[in-house]
Parts: sequence; C-alpha cells; structure tokens
Amino acid sequence: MTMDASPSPASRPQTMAEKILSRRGNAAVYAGDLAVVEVDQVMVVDSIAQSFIERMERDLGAEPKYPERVSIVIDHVAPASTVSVAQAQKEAREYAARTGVRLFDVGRGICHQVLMEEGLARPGWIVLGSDSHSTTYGAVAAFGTGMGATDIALAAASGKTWLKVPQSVKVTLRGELRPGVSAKDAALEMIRVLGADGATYQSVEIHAGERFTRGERMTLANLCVEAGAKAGLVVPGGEILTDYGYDVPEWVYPDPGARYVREIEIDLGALAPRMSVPSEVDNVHDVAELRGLKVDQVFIGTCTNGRIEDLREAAGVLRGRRVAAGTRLLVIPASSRVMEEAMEDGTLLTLQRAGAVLGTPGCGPCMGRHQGVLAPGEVCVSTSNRNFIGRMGDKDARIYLASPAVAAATAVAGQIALPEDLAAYSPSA
Ligand SMILES: CC(C)[C@H](C(=O)O)[C@@H](O)C(=O)O
Ligand code: SF4
Repeated sequence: MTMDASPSPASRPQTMAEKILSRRGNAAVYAGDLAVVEVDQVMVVDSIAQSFIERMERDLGAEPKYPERVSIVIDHVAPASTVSVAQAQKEAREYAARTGVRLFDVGRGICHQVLMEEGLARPGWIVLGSDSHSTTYGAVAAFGTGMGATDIALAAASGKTWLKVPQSVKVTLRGELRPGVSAKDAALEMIRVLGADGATYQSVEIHAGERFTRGERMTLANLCVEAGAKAGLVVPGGEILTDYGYDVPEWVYPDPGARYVREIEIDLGALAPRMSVPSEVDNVHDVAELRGLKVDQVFIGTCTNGRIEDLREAAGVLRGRRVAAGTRLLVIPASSRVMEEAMEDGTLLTLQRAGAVLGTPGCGPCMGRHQGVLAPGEVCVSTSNRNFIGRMGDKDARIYLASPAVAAATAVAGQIALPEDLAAYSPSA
C-alpha cells in the first residue's frame, strides 16, 4: 500500500527527520531545504472534514489520488452533539462511501490511537493529519505532522506534500523513572525545559534508549507539539515494535554526527510526579506543591493518556476506593480496542465501582465541545495535553494536566493528591 520509503544516499550525517524526508528518488535533504515528498497516509478528523471536502471538490475538483492512503476519523464530537455536527458527519460518511477512503466512525476512537492500532503509521512513513497532535506517530518513528484543511486536501489530491525540512532538537532522557513517576511526567518536564514555543517548526528527536513502551512513546511524541514542534520522533529502541508487527528499517536511526540546533538532557531519576498548571502547558510544577487544591472534575482519557495501561494505572489507584463526594471522575478510553481490553480484564468494572462515569471512545471534553465541559470557576485535573483558557468549557475554568495515577488519586481525595497520600482513603484491597 505504500512506496519504498528508504532514503536517498546522503553525503553527510542526517537526523531522523532529514532521513525520513529524503525519500528515495529525491535528493537527500537537510534542515532548511524544501522537500516534496510522497505521503503514506493522510488523516482527516471530523471537525475538519467539511472544509477538507469543500477544498477537494469545490476548490480542487479532485478525487483522492490514493483513496487507501486517506482516513477520516469521527472522534472529536462523537456521537454528534448538535444537528449541524450530525450533518457534517453525515457528509463525511457520504464522502467516504463515494471516494473509497477509509472511515472510522463514531466510537472507534481518537484518530491518533486508531491510526496506530490499524498500522496506518509505520516506521519511516510520512503521515499528515488535520490535527496538531499528529506528532504522536513519531512514537513508531513515523514523521507525523499536523496541517490545515488546504494542505491536507492538496496531499490527498496529489499524493504528495511539500515542506521545509525542520531543524532538530536532540532530547536525551537518561536514568530511570522512580516508582509512581510516569512517561507523562517526563513529557511535561520535557515541555517545561523546551518551553511552549521552544521548538517551533523543529523536529524534537527523543533519545531514550530502550526505555518506554509504545504507548509511553506516544505520550512523549504527542506532547512535542506543545513546544511548537513540527514532529516528535522517538528513536526506536528495545522491543517497542515487535508486538506491533512492523520492522524498524536500519536507515531510520539518526546518524552519529547529525546536526542539532539544541541538545537537552533530562535525568528521569530526578523527576517527581509533575503537573502543568493553568494556562500554559510549559508551566510545570511538582504535584507535591499543589496538593490540597479542591477539584470539581477529573478527566482520564485522550490521545495523550487514554490507553489501556493508563486506565489500568488509574484502576490500580481506585481499586476498593470511591471518588470523593463533590468530585466527578470521567473516564473515556482512547479507542474501542482499549475499551474492549479494559472490559475484558475488569479495569472498567473497577473504575465504574469506584464511581467513574464512563464515556464513548473519542476525544470527550478534551477540547470543550461536549461530554463534560466545565462551568465558570471549576477546576479540572486532566490527563490531556492542553490547559489553555477556555479549552474545556468556560474561560474561567482551570485545567491542570497530570498523569493517570495522579488524576486517579485526585479523584479519590477530591483535591490534588498523589497516590501515596491515599492511605486514609483505602477501605480494602
Ligand atoms: C480539532 C483539531 C483540529 C484540534 C487540533 O488540531 O489539535 C484538536 O484535536 C485539539 O487538540 O485542539
Ligand atoms: S484527544 Fe484532545 S488533543 Fe487528542 S486529538 Fe482529541 S481533542 Fe485533540
């Protein structure tokens, strides 16, 4: 279903981004060059589908060049919340039926999670999404990036895109996380160090050796866009791709001597659970400093932390305990597969018994469109990736970003808390 992605021979060492964008048949490219590249997969989300279809049919008068390389995912407001949303989704379904592009309908899950599960992002691929968190595909060494409806339509119509090859920032993660500290904490710390605009139009190349599972790598790559990054590429390591079924081609690894604009090191062993406080993602503090703040809603889910391991981590904290009176806990699995796994192993039952409200796989209230938006003055602890003003509802609501374990502990305590604070709340094992 795709072309030979291996790169043209290069005359000097290349970063991962430079390698992936040096498609065979083109000249080898380096940061600053313009590259015209074949695109392996184009992803369109529900919120953008209508303008995508308009660009394709009205402006370009074009059909998708390779329908099998285009996927539409109905995930952001799913099931539909209003008649106009329902109408837009109906048009997206009709478009998919008419053109033969893939459609993942209501309930299948969040675009990034679904594409990964379906093997529509693979090592060395170039994946364009109409969604900023398309950097997530870097978890499996795919160059994933977000673009607007026009660029996405041009890519679908021509099978190609053009982009300036980004400079790369090298982020090296050393040491080992302490118990109770997760990849989310490492990702938040990375954004703090990079800064909210610190990697604008750059590729964040994450060197973590054999650390981190594929899901954890998704969390790291997902957050990269919060530093403005064009892509977030995690250098493959360990066993991450063996259960995924795709080989990592040798050529994908960055060359020793490749040029980076900035190099950063983070000592994982020095990290405590972290939290991003309103209203900037890079405003990151230790959870311990924030303990005790009363919380109205806790949201566990999203493309950042709605995977099975995240739900299990939350269930581990909530088992035998109850969500505090006066606090709501909303749990939304990232995909139908995650939901099935969480049903099979009892994770959902544990969460439900603890008092969680379970939602349909999808984005949920992450961007404030439905299913749990916040009232003025409310405080939410969320496992998502953005805490901007008004992001989840009213502009006077406040959002704190954290790991699933911290979110779960907070739900039990009714105030910002760490799992270790819950001794007083544990009735049974
Ligand atoms: C709706 C979509 C275009 C948007 C994005 O680009 O990221 C959303 O997913 C978000 O997280 O804000
Ligand atoms: S879960 Fe949130 S961040 Fe992820 S794609 Fe959906 S709205 Fe965007």
